[in-house]
Amino acid sequence: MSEALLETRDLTIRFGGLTAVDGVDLRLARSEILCIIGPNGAGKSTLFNVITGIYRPSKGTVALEGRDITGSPAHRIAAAGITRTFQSSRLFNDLTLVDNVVIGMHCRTRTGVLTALLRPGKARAELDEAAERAGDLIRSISPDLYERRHALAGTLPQADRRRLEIARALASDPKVILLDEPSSGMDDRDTDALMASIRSVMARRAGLSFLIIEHDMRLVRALPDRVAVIDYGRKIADGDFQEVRQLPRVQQAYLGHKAGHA
Ligand SMILES: Nc1ncnc2c1ncn2[C@@H]1O[C@H](COP(=O)(O)OP(=O)(O)OP(=O)(O)O)[C@@H](O)[C@H]1O
Repeated sequence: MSEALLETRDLTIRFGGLTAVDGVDLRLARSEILCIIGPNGAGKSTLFNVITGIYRPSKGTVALEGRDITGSPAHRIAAAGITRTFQSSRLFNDLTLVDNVVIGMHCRTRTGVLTALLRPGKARAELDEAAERAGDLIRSISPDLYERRHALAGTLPQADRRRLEIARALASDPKVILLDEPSSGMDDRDTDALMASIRSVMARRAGLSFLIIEHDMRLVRALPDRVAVIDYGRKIADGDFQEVRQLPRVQQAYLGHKAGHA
């Protein structure tokens, strides 16, 4: 089997007596979309928090391209190539779309304070370059969004905010993007546009992979290569959506929680 891009082994985190993530093994290949589904409170967001270094696992490992990154601080994990969005929007409402994306670039400019003071022209040129790149990233997500690139992020409807967050995630040149419920609050048309944006980004970036927590079965059915199901912190299934949804243990997990339908 070829080396996984991202791999967790026996990943576990306990909060007091609660095991929120329990022995999870996940493999994400290059250029793959894997959806994580499961009932409310199953441990999906916590799994993201452990992978991205917000929490240290109680047990188990996380590896990126075969390199162990378990327990590394969040900024190191982001610099290594794993970036994410959150369930709640983290955009700066008072900044333009372009500036929100520029903020997502790790090394926005090479210019230090001294150079900025002594050679303001150079600093300006670097900022212009960053803004142009941010514009390109926004366009790669959506030409409509690009038309509004100088508007304030606070004026955007929910669906566009989600897409702008993906553009910002792309700004750090990641290897893996983790999306936490990207289609929440979207209607079918917005969800279709979101899926088109993700496909278009993948077509432009060889090797880029997505790990997506999602409740919307419309997206889960159509977008990912594979689906992993989490229940009570454990991975209970992993494979093709049509096969996974037929499994009695998956149906039982959803019926048991009376939330969503697989
Ligand atoms: N910092 C924490 N301290 C204590 N318990 C926590 C903490 N973070 C998460 N939990 C618990 O871990 C469990 C899993 O929560 P998590 O938010 O990961 O579920 P989820 O699958 O993402 O749910 P949803 O689909 O509703 O977003 C829940 O019981 C939650 O209360």
